[in-house]
Amino acid sequence: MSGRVSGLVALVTGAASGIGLATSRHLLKSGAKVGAIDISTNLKSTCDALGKEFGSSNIAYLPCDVSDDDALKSAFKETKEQFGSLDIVVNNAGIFDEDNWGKLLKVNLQSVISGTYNAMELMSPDKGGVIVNTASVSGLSPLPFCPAYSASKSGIIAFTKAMKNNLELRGIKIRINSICPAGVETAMVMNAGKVIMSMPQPIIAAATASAGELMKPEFIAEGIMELITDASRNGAILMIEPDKGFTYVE
Ligand SMILES: NC(=O)C1=CN([C@@H]2O[C@H](COP(=O)(O)OP(=O)(O)OC[C@H]3O[C@@H](n4cnc5c(N)ncnc54)[C@H](O)[C@@H]3O)[C@@H](O)[C@H]2O)C=CC1
Ligand SMILES: CC/C=C\CC(=O)/C=C/C=C\C=C\C=C\[C@@H](O)[C@@H](O)C/C=C\CCC(=O)O
Repeated sequence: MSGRVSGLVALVTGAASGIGLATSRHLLKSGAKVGAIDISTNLKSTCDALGKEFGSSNIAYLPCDVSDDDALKSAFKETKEQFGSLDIVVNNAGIFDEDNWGKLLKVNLQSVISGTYNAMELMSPDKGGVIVNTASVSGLSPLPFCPAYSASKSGIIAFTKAMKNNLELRGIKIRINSICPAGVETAMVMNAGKVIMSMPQPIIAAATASAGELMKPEFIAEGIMELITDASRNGAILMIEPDKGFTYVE
C-alpha cells in the first residue's frame, strides 16, 4: 500500500476527539472510508457530522472499548464487512490516568498490540496495508509526572520496531510506523492539568517545566498521513514538536 488513500478503507481508534478525529477527517477528505472506533458517547454525533460532510456511506459508527479484546476484534471485522477491505489502521485511543495504571496499560498498549494483530489478520496478503500507532515523546524520554503513561508509550515504540522486523522477515506486505507528539491541544491535556495539580509540588514543577507550546491535532494528523502515504516509511518513529516540527528518530 502506497501513495493515494482514495478508495481505501481505514480504521481509527479514539476517533471521537483530538488526534483521532483530526486524522479521521483527513482520511475522509482524501477519499478514504473510515471505521470510527471510540468509547465516548460523543462518537455518534461525531460520525453524524462527518457523514454530513463527507457522505454517510463513507463512515462506520463503531462504539467500542478498545481494552476489550473481543469487542475490538468485532469492530475491526465490522469495518471490513461494511467496506469490503481493510487497508489502513491507526491505533490511537489513549488515556492519561496514572491512578488507574492497569486500565491505562490496557487502553494505551494492549489495544495497540491487539489492534495490530487484528489488522494483520484482516489486511489483504496481496495488497498489504499500513498501521500507525500513536505513542508520545514520553515514550522516547520518560516523564516524571506520568511513569505508567511513559511506559505504555515506550512499549508502543518497542512493539512497532520489533513488529516491523517480524513482518519483513515473514515477507508480509504491511508497513508499521509510530508517531510521537509532544503536547497537543486536546481534551487529554486539558483534563490533565487538574490531575497534575493534585501531585506533590516537585512533580508539578517538573510537569510545568516540560510543558511547551501546545500543537493543533491537525498538525499531528498531517504526520500520520505522511506515515500512511510515504511507502518508504516502515518502522519509522516520527517525533513531532512545536519548535522543531517533524523529526524521524532511531
Ligand atoms: N494530547 C497530547 O498532548 C498527546 C497525545 N498523545 C496520544 O494521542 C492519542 C490521542 O489522544 P488525544 O487526541 O490527545 O486525546 P483525546 O482525549 O482528545 O482523545 C482520545 C480518544 O480516545 C478515546 N478513548 C479513551 N479510552 C478509550 C477506550 N477504552 N476505548 C475506546 N476509545 C477510548 C476517548 O474517548 C477519546 O475520544 C492518545 O494515545 C494519546 O496518548 C500523544 C502525544 C501527545
Ligand atoms: C508535556 C507533553 C508530554 C507528553 C505529551 C503526552 O503524550 C501527553 C500529555 C498529557 C498531559 C500533559 C499535561 C501537561 C500539563 C502541563 O501543562 C503542566 O504545566 C500542567 C501543570 C500544572 C497545571 C496548571 C494548571 O492547570 O493551572
